Amino acid sequence: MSPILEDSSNGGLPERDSYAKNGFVHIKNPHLDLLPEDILYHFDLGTKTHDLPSMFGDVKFVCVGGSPNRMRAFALFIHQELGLEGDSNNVADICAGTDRYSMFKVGPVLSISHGMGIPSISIMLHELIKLLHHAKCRDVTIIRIGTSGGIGIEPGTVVITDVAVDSFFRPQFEQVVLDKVVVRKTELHKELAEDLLQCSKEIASFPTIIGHTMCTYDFYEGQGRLDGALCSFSKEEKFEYLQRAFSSGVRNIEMESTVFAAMCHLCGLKAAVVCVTLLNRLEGDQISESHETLTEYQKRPQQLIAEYIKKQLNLS
Ligand SMILES: O=P(O)(O)O[C@H]1O[C@H](CO)[C@@H](O)[C@H]1O
Ligand SMILES: O=c1cc[nH]c(=O)[nH]1
Repeated sequence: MSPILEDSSNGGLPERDSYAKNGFVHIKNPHLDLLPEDILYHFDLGTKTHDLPSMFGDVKFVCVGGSPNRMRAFALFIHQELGLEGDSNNVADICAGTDRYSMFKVGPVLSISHGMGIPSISIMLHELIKLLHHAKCRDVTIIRIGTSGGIGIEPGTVVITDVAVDSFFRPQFEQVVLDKVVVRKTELHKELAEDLLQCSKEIASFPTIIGHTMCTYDFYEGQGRLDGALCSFSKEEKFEYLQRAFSSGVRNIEMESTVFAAMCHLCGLKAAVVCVTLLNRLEGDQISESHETLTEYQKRPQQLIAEYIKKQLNLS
């Protein structure tokens, strides 16, 4: 059995958080100081090859989501919503030199894709947090805008996460570090969640709630689906599990929120998770709504976040 440790996040080394008190991003890795150059390999960016402070120093809002197309569409939408000058068609993928992630910058907003699942978003977040640090960004708010499966709520409902929980409904993320399991808290920013709920009331064009979000390692068996290539449980066991999730406060299921919450919390980023539900898992497993309906659903978190950003910038 591997030892399970509370997170110290510094491996016994002095914490490197000298920027922490001024709204800068905390980087908790003293080894970074020893690097002559930091190569952000999956972004195709680096501290020697790119002037990160001039490229990204004004970033105040970072929005992340699974799909490159969604994050491009979000960047174009924000360009229009903020009334920025220039042709939005010229908004280019900053990570075009690699096909791992896509990144778009429009004014103070950075929009980045993270792929599917904890390992994929975790790699992206390591490099993003270092990028924000190298660029000397201050007072950054980061929001995951995603899709999810709802439990006991109308499809199309937007869920703002108060707590991200694991498959055992625990508010924690377990990271294997060397041969140990390090347990990290999955707190999200309460005030930000409340501010987002308030924005949703002002838009009032789709249902929005605050609830727990369960994060799993798999879309099929891991989320209690009966329609994967493998299924090792009965229909009754599925419903019993989803009912228990509902009773513990879970309102939606996705695949990135625990590591997102844990890493952002440790690094001092104000973070939120806002996901639309594509179906009610108590009514089925397959995502069967039309393409048009699903496209419209995916725009809901974007509309909410655009409203929030405009409010923060005194544009609405
Ligand atoms: O809609 P996005 O942000 O990609 O996220 C959700 O969709 C994917 C599964 O279809 C998972 O990554 C889940 O978290
Ligand atoms: O059911 C769903 C829908 C979207 N994303 C998930 O992770 N699960």
